[in-house]
Amino acid sequence: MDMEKVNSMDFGEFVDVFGNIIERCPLIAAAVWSQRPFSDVEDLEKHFFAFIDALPQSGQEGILRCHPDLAGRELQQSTLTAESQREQAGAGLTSLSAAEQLQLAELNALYRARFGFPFVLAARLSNRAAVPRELARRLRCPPAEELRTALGEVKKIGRLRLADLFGADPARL
Ligand SMILES: NC(=O)NC1=NC(=O)NC1=O
Repeated sequence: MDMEKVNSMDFGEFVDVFGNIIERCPLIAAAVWSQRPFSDVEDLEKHFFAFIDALPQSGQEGILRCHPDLAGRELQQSTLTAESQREQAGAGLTSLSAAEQLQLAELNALYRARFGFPFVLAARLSNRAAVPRELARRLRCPPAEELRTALGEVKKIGRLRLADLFGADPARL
């Protein structure tokens, strides 16, 4: 896909393609569409991230709440989005032992109780051993700092998903 094609997409096509760049938040793609034309992938990404940064805290927390837990109920019930399924499987979260699943479920519950949104991490950049470690570490962070960290992970996930769509190297975005 190239930027000429992207810039020529009507609203429906654009949201079909980019609606899940940010997990279950097609509103963001719907808003970013009106800011076309985009000069390149970096420019497109910048508009997605600027929308997130401009939201009030309630909106930013809402984005986090649209994310399924890592190794949570949706993974067990196979109701994840295709992107999320791939990401979680890629981090080895589909082959956890019962003890690992229980540990993650408990940590996720503690995290959600403390911050009011789920623990979000770019699973493709992590692995089954690192996820609980990172969750336990971030559990101790101050809420304002943790909100920023979590949104940073949302952006990493979005960058990787955009790179997939353009066959680009995410490190060069
Ligand atoms: N709670 C999460 O971090 N969820 C996810 N991270 C990913 O990379 N994909 C997800 O679904």
